[in-house]
Amino acid sequence: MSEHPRTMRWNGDSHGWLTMIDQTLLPVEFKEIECRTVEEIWEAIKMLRVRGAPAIGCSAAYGVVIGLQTLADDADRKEFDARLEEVATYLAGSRPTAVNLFWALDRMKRVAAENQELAPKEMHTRLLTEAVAIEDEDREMCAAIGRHGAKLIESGTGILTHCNAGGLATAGDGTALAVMFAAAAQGKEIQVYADETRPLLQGARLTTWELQQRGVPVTLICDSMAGQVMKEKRVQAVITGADRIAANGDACNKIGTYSVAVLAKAHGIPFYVAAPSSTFDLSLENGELIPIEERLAEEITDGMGKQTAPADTNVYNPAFDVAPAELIDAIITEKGVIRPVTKENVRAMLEA
Ligand SMILES: CSC[C@@H](O)[C@@H](O)C(=O)COP(=O)(O)O
Repeated sequence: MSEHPRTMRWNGDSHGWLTMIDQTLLPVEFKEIECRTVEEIWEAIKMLRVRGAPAIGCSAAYGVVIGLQTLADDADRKEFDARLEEVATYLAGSRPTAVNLFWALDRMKRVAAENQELAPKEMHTRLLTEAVAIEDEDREMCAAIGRHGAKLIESGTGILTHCNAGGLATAGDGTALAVMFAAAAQGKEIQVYADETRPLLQGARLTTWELQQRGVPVTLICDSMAGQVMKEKRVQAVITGADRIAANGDACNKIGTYSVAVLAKAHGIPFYVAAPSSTFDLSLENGELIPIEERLAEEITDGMGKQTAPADTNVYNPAFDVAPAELIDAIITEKGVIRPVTKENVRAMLEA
């Protein structure tokens, strides 16, 4: 099974640039783009060239490094800190739901606050070290999620997934897909059903591409077919990723995940969420408090460049929804498996 290509790659020292796979072009074209300004990083996140909660966080951390390059070498520390705040606030405005974005930006700001004695030049280098650490740790968390999750999967399991929680969404092997890659690597026979994931088709474009690249059997279905596939007993487990998980275990993920969780419950199929600790937001008591991104109407009326609804049609386009904790059988983290999903178990696992 081949390795996943790097979703992002830093080039050079703190005055370097970030290369990333432009995910809007897949699966037709595999192209890497170079981001050399903080505006290019912001645009790449906003337009989903880089997407998926952990990958957004990693890119934003590098975006902070890039945003500080414009500061003259003779800037004083006060100017450096003010610019850091400005850059972090700007990047935080790119997308609202994935908490990994804010987690990574906070971590970069904290490192600066804890190293006040460093001059701007040294601080800039230290921030690059932190961004690299965020990326490296994400890769390790993916591997650990894969190890823990694979224990839940028996050979012969059909697994349904929604959106793309794979290598493209992270710095490593993904979260939900890491479980599948790990199970397959152990020689377990699995069959993945990938929801196409309207409106932007991350499942059709990205999940099928990734699984095919790595030789894991995958069958693409329209989102509306999930119930039928479950009824036909083709699926014995559902595994998705998450963009933000509240303190009580309510998990926010790509729109349509809630429907899949309800369907899984109705068919007695375990519904698993796979996510690193950077995706948890313990400041929010429950999922209702998670900000849900609303995206442009054109994503629905003119998806993939083709008009599919009359002009001026009223559209509602929430990009995420929340699966309540009671519908989730377990959350697979890099620290272990949270089961049952309760506020107490979430806290205990994250503090472990
Ligand atoms: C490991 S990625 C987890 C989630 O970020 C993923 O499932 C998802 O919903 C991504 O949404 P996207 O809008 O493509 O960024």
